[in-house]
Amino acid sequence: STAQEELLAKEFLLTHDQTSSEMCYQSNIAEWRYSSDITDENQRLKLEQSLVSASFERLAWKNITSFNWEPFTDLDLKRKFRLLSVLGPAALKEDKLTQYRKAIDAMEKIYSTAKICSFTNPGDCGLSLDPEITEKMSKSRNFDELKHIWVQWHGQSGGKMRSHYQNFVELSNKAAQMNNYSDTGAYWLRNYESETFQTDIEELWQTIKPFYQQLHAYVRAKLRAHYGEDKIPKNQPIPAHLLGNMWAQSWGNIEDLVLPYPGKTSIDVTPEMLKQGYTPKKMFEMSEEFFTSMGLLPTPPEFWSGSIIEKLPGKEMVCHASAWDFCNGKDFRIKQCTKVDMEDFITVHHEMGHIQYFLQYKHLPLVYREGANSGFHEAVGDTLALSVQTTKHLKEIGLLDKSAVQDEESTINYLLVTALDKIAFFPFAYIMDKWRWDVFDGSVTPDDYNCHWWKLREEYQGIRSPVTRSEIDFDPGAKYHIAANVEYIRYFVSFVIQFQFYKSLCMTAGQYDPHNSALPLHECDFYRNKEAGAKLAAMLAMGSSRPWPEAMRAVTGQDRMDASAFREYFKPLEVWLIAKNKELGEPIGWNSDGLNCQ
Ligand SMILES: C=C(C[SeH])C(=O)N1CCC[C@H]1C(=O)O
Ligand SMILES: [Zn+2]
Repeated sequence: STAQEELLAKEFLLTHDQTSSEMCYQSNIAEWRYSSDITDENQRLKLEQSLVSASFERLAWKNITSFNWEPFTDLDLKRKFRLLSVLGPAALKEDKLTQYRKAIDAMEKIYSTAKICSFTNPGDCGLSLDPEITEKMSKSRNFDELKHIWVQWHGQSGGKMRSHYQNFVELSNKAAQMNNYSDTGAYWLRNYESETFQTDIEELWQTIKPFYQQLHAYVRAKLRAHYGEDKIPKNQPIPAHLLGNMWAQSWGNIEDLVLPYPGKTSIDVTPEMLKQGYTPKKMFEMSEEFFTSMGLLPTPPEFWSGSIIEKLPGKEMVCHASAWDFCNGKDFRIKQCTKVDMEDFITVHHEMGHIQYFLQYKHLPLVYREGANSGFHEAVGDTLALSVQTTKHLKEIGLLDKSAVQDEESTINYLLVTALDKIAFFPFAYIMDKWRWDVFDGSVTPDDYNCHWWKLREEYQGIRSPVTRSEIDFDPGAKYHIAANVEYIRYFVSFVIQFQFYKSLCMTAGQYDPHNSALPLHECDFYRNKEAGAKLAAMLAMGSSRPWPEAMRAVTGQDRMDASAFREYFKPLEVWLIAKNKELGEPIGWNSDGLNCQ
């Protein structure tokens, strides 16, 4: 009977939980060893372990699916079986799985070890993405130097991945189909448990797009003032190499070129951090203190002994920041090639947000030790970072002078700088997966990979390659998440819901009152507020045990993604931008006629 079978199913899950935790630990150890020390031997061991894990997962999956779980009356048990009944890439036969893993490993290795030659010192060809290339993209204001760095990086990274990516797509789609999904895109979207998810994302984009275009127009006008009319003509997309970031995904690094009221307080406290002798360790300790000040959980000793928070000299390692859960309820780590600057101080909070989620749900069965959806996991740290970056908080921790003025103009400066990261990001995050959904569902074939990428870059971001591109190039591979096969729409979701979480926690902390102009949303700092901490902790402790609208309701009272908190936060800036663009006579939007890809 079903009742009997449900009892057996519960029994089975107890042992399954134990064995899958051990397997997860072994996999993570092998992956950690490789990504913190890229050698052939560590790569071989990582591949070997992934095959062992896959055979374990295949066996577990056979046991799971031997239960007739659909009619289960215990809905929690049924949810667990539904989640566990998707095997993933381990459905591939060993030889195909080996090819699949080798394709991804090759791309991640190319990305993480790529080097380029300096523009000013052509003999120096040892520049890595982290820190040299990133530093140059952020600081150089020389059009040709930026173009050199941009072209070289795209050639040395994505340019070497095309065949691997093509092979990966084929194998990944085959695995998706063996899991009864039409393609990898559909397989990825199961995480959001909603038939209307892609429509919801498009609708969110439609509400944000007008604001993005205002920001784009203003930034273009300011870039024209610096680089000249011939380089930045009106009505055209912005050249992709001038935004302070290799992928033009966040524009905060060109604050100096675009600040509306120069000379007023800037929240880029990097100089002060350096002056005060900040170290990566201190940045992590300060981040942890922010979490514990709200009554959230401290990191265990294993975190400090196991993490790698600076680039290891003399080694090749995956520098892209990441947070790791070793599935034993004790071992949690971050790997980050931390630089002492404001941008990395925010990233530290982003990664510590992942660790906090791991800590809050570590008591749950393994199947539920995930974010309510992947966007939730990306939103935790950013939500707290919105509080940390306020002038109020930066004064509190001594990174901003107490006498720093706060008036209309400094408010516009603050909101503009925040918008350079938070608004500019949306179209980038959208096309990162729009391009892949199109590739996975076959509507884009390999001989269209690169020009489809630039078509989307122009249409959504109003960004254009600084040099003519062709299908010899493979520019999507120049971004980590494409090379390492990490889904990206999670960040679009995060950038919407983090403002919903922030607004709600601010109201809980009494730091924001819509009817009191002395407590505007963007100045809210819930540092040390235990009620806000408790509310957030209650949601985090749910893991993925309930559909994400229920987790959302636990924090905000709403059960859907909603851009209105985001619009409310930036409202003063939106009004200012519209007026400013009129005053500058800067046309809004761009022609995407001269698509420079063929
Ligand atoms: C910091 C991480 C590790 Se989950 C990251 O990949 N992020 C954080 C923001 C967007 C995205 C990126 O760097 O592209
Ligand atoms: Zn993250």
